[in-house]
Amino acid sequence: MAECLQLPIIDISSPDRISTANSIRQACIDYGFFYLINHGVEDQLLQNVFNESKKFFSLPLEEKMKLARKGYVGFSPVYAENLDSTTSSKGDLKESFHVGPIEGSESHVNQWPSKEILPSWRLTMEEYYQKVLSVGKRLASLIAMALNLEDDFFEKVGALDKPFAFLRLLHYPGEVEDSGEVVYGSSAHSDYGMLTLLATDGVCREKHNQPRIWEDVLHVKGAFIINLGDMMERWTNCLFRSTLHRVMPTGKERYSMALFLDPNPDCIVECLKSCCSDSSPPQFPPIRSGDYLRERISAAYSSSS
Ligand SMILES: O=C(O)CCC(=O)C(=O)O
Ligand SMILES: [Fe+2]
Repeated sequence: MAECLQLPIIDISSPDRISTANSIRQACIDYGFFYLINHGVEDQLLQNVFNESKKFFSLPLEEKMKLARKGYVGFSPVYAENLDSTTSSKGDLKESFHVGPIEGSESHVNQWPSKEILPSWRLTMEEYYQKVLSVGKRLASLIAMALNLEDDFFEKVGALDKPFAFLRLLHYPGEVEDSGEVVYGSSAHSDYGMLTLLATDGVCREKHNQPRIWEDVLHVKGAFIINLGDMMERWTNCLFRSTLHRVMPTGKERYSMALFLDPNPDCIVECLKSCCSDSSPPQFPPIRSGDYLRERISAAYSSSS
């Protein structure tokens, strides 16, 4: 039985932004994960999104496949994505649906279930997307303060101007086929971007240690679980951690949703001056956010059959 991890709890509504930023700094150095409370996204909206998500995933596969993933958005059936092809060749036992930036862009045009089948689906998802994105932007300003930067740093470098934010709805089926192969719900991975607002039930804090030690993360009602992505690790030269995590099949059906807040595709992510020195040079070369994401996403989708 994995041990339960007590993650720090951050209250985003606290008027004392400096002490909140200090707590975030410590959480990002120690864990790369924390709970976020008092974020202002109403319980009712969260419940509505879960309900709509369940309705979509309950549709017949052929109906869902009409919205099969194009570019970065739409439906992916079970085994389509493999987050860690070194541990499993089959792919992850989950289905997902991605909603991208609401205003659209050349790289994607959102796909929506038909109004006849799911009348309130699109409005619910759009409302949730906008609200969680605005929480993510508020959090990004506290993270900038946590790095001793101006609170609008991530705006100034262009990361938050039309950010590449994706809402991912996830459904892990309850029944597990006994094929003799190890199958994960979401195999071990770190997220790719800046930060993620999600619910998850397993996290490994020591990504470079072998054997890995996995610790459970409990669900706290109404709280988002925040984790940092690899681009934040690159910005901070590994001061802030993008922690490896995974979801194990438990034999029980599970739904979750994650908003990945990724920088604008043209944003250049390079080591912050305050995070490197002669004795601690940059560990990663600068990258264009869009190129980095494309590479990571295509690797996760190409290795599965
Ligand atoms: O389903 C979850 O709770 C976590 C999913 C996740 O880590 C991901 O999609 O990146
Ligand atoms: Fe993840």
